[in-house]
Amino acid sequence: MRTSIATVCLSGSLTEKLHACAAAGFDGVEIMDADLTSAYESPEEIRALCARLGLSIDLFQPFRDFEGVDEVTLADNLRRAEAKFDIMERIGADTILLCSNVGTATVDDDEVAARQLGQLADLAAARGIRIAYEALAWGRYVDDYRHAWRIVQLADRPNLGVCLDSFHILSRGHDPAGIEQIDGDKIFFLQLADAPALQMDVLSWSRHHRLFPGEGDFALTAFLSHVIRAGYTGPLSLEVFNDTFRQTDAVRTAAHARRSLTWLADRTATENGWSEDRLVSAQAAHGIDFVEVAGADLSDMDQMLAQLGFAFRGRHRSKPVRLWSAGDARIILNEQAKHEQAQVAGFGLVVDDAAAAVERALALGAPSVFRRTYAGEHELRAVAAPDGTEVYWHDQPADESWATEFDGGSTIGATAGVIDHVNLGYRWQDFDDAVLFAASALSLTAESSSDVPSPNGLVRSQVMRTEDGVVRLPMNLAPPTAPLPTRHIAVRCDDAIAVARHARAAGLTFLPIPRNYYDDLSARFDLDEGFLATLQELDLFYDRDADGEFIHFYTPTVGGVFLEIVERRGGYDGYGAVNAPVRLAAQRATAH
Ligand SMILES: O=C(O)c1ccc(O)c(O)c1
Ligand SMILES: [Mg+2]
Repeated sequence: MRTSIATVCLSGSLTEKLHACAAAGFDGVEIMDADLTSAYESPEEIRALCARLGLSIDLFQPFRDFEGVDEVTLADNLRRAEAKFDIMERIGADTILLCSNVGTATVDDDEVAARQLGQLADLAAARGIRIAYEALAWGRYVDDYRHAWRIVQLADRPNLGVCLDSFHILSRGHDPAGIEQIDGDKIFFLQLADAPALQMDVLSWSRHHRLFPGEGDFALTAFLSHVIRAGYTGPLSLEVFNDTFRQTDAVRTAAHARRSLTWLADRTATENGWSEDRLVSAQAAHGIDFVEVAGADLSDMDQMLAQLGFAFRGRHRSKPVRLWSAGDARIILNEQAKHEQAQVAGFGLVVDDAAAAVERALALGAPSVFRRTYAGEHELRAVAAPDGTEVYWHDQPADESWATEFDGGSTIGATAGVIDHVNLGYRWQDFDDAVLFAASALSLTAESSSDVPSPNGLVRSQVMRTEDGVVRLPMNLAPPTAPLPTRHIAVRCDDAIAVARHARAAGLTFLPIPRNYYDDLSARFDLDEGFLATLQELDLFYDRDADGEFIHFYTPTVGGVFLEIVERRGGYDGYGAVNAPVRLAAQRATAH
């Protein structure tokens, strides 16, 4: 697979973009005309830079509003084209993208369009230039790739072909199966973009909301399968117009973009049984092995875990690290931290083959994490997620491997449970990258996202999970002006009320819940009075749906982390999302 990316996907100057594309490992670029126009470097200098960076210039784009015009306009359009061909010769690009006319077309006649495209192609042929004709979803007369292909066939020039862009085809609901009717060598270029399913005008949707493959709702593996079956052998190129990616760090966004292509190619090859572009197979996680909290001084966390009935398992033999557990819920406190504030710094996943999981993550561009191990210690292999969170994989029972390196504690505690979920808050610029990482490197699938009102704005919440729900990572996108995102560890036990009573008796102050919440609860559900009184007395949250019930409560926040104790009754599969606005408001009210 050859990979390419349009410079319009990234922030910065043209040279900054090119450096970022090369650093991310792309083979080539689509250079946006406007990026060149605003650069101080000459086309020759950009050409030399690309050569030095090992980037081919796969496409020069876009040329607009050419065909279906009157003769006077056509003459001027041909003049414009010649001037751009001059630039292409200087920059060393041999293919130009021609978008279907959205503005100046007045003649709705395929014969006319084909004749005019033929004239353009003949001019280009004299310079060794190819023209890739792309139907924009909002083209005046040509807004469907099948229509563009008919015109290209009518014009019948060797250097005139089509450019297929997944956005224009899938946003309009056009059947991509028809791509297989196009000769592979007439597909001159392929642009890939995903997008969320939105009900809005297609131009705004395209210009602001495109996403990298795997991050939206488009069926891109099926789309790409059609293109490859048609015989296309050119680069897979990303063309993603997105308001966030235009602002984020170009080096990081390019790496993020590159990961999306590796993953798309892997899924497409896997679905079709092709051997090329396959990664080592995904490892389904069977559980969360541990969650690690790091910070300079975690004594408040020790106290809170003791109050919740966790067992202190002891100190690590060689590192300033402590282990607490409640049954299979293991929490590591690491005071060898890069930052002062307590934060969820990493987590471990249980898989069948840890080495394969690491290999796959590395192939998806995640850097490996170095963790000092001494003779006789178990080596945990890890990579860093894009935001720096460390992810470990392990294929042996913790209590027979790494957990035996902790001495001086005991396994006996009042509470037994498992890690139900780890809730990860992200800054706006890190969110899409984190979701893609969870899907590709952690092999988790996305539940549909929801918006949770908070006193600081709407929080977008996206749960990434295994099908069976043994691993669940709700990811939250905090509003840009909100305080730094917090993270929390939710421990599931069989009797949340008993844990709450134990913790209360041990002196833990819970997040206080307003009385109004319980008034609303009794209006929503016909609850037993004694049960309602217990919920209120212990500051517990409650939810119920057709499948079961959910009881949960929260500890105060220590630095950037807090704990939640949850009990699932029956088949309840959610997270108490209806309670989240009350919880967020209570946390804001009690924050100092
Ligand atoms: O929005 C546009 O104008 C535009 C330009 C070039 C493209 O390839 C495209 O898909 C859209
Ligand atoms: Mg396009």
